[in-house]
Amino acid sequence: MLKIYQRRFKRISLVTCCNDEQCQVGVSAATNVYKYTGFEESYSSMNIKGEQCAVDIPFANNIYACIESKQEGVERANVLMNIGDDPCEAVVTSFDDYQLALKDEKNIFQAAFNDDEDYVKEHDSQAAFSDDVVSVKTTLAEEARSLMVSDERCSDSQVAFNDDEDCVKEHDSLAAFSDGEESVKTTLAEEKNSQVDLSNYEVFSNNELINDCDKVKQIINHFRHVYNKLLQVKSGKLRSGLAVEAAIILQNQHKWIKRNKQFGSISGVEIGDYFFWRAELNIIGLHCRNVHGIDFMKMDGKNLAISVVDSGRYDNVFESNNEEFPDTLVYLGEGSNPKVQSKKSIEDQKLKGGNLALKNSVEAKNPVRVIRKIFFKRGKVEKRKYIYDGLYFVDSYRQEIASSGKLVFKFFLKRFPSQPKLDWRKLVRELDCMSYNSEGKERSPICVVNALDDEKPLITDDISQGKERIPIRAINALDDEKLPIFNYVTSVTYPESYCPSMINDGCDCIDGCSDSEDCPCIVKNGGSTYDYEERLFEAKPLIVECGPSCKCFTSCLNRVSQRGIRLPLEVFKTKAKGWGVRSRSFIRRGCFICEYTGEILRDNEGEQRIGNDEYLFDIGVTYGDHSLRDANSLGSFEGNECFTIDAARVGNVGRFINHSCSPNLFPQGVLFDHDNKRMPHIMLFAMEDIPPLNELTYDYNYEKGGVCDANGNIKIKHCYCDSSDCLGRMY
Ligand SMILES: C[S@@+](CC[C@H](N)C(=O)[O-])C[C@H]1O[C@@H](n2cnc3c(N)ncnc32)[C@H](O)[C@@H]1O
Repeated sequence: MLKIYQRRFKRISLVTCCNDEQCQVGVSAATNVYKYTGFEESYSSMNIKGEQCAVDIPFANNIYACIESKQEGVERANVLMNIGDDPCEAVVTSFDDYQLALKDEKNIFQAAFNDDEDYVKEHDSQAAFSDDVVSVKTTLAEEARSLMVSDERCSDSQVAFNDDEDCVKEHDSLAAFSDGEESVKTTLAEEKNSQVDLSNYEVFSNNELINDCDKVKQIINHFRHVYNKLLQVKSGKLRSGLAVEAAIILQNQHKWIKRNKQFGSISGVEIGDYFFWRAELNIIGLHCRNVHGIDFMKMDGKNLAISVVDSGRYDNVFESNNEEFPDTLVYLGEGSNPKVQSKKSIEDQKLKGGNLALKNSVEAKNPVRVIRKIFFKRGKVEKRKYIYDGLYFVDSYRQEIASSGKLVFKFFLKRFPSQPKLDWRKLVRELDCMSYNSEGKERSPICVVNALDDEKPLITDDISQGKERIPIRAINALDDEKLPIFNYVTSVTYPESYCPSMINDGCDCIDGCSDSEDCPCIVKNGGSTYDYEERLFEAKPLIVECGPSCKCFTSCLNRVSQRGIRLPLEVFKTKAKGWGVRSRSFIRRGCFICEYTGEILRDNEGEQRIGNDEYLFDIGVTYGDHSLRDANSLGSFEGNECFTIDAARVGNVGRFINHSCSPNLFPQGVLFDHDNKRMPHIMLFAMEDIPPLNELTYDYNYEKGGVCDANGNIKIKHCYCDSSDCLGRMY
């Protein structure tokens, strides 16, 4: 059966009927269908009138694509797919009106590509079209199949259809451009050519060097600028459509922050940051799905939830009645929502897609970002904003009969304790007074620093005074003590008379040094050391990272620890151990935390500082589970001397990390800028997953009874680590 549905639309593209299996969406005048696989995710895109566009149709599965070349004088790309489980008919029409019409047996639903979701009707499907930009989005629905289209120009042929679940990639992001690969290369080339040391920064547009916070702010401001321009020239258009169009324009300009999906907080985004459009969450990687409320990624073969948006479309509830975890979000599963669907098509919710991911997260207890859409009034006009509310974990779930008479899932998410709290009433008041043109990403004074610490918390917002790529703040909620004075350095200083020799045999790799057979540095480590999320696979006697004599880029995978701190670390006053360190974001096992910097001293010099030994780190020959002697194929031993790092006068945040008999970090020796393995850099890594605001500790590894005072008397220092394995004394 072929139906043509003409009302409202200036132009009719291909319209075909589907039975239970398939429907067909035609995008006329599309040429050059590509699949872009340069990123971890795979996207398809096509050209319409010579312009690129992404393809994204949520809830579509079994997606095929084909080109019927020069049919009736028009090059045409047809996208074949299932939409949901229902028989439906999808019609993509009107490049001018941002419309996607969907039809089920009786009703015709019309869905605009809409950021605010109010206009998105049946099936969550959406399409954006304009004369020059077309975006038909292809989402990974629960069992979506990947749209596999040839890298090359396609002609006359049905292009690959991938039925393999493993190859299914996330499609809900707008990112989808065939020349993306080229852009990455350009960036890398620019980075390579740059004379500036890029190790503390990422290269952003036009070679600007900015940290993550500024980068997010800049990208949001740029987005709003583009949006405002569009608003001026296309004032008749739906504002939500313009937001999507603005996002697509930024994408074409390669301005999106390209991140792999990740657990935990997003570098550069803080609790209390607010956003005007869903597309903004998308372009900074906070929530990568544009319509679906649940975003997820695969971990050890299972999809786990990484972020949820409470957009007010479902009957989600925030509760605050649990003492241990005062904030609980009761989040309804996705699908079959009577608020946006006709009663007839309401079914029991299915345990798949986002619902399955949330269920899997109950067991994994992984952090899930929660973004809340809040509604407020400015005059008589109702406004809404998206606020980043912090990290939760999925505590439990159950199935219930909803008022629709159908089964729904209820997921109980609990907020990780001690995160900065939001004062929602104050927030709404503040937002009331803010104009759209205010700077992107506002936070203070909305965000109360910490529920427990809101009396007199903040001592400084950056103890590194801009030397780290991310600010490290210090808070004291216990008393009036200020931080001790020391000189903040991001790398160790060597003894005056001593200059370690440089590693000369660097690698020539240009591919990120991921190939263990080709990269001599990786070979020295006996294989790759870090995974693609920059996490250390395991502790080793010694690790050789690529260094100044290597030809690879500073972004190479074998340079993780030398790139510096990326986590929002925070120095805080502990009850019994002086100052300590924690992270405001969730830390995955194997993540790099920080280097232990300070003055490198010969052991005998260190010994002379007895009495002032609080901040000595004895590099020695043994640390962690390994002995440097295991590493005799690496680097050179120069003499028999041992070295100590003294962080009393100069150091970094590492000097505040306390000891624990049951630690969550471990020190790892790393060589990259010299090859003397008697004084490797001491890099601290996470031994396990660490929830936000848990104190970070490592085992100082003192020999009990082995520390003496200047008179040779054995010293005893009590340990207050509070762990069940505590030995009661540090030495
Ligand atoms: C490298 S500093 C750590 C930062 C230190 N808490 C501060 O306030 O600067 C090491 C000192 O912290 C204290 N400390 C660290 N861990 C401790 C523990 N588990 N129990 C008691 N004191 C501890 C001891 O005074 C130790 O000499």
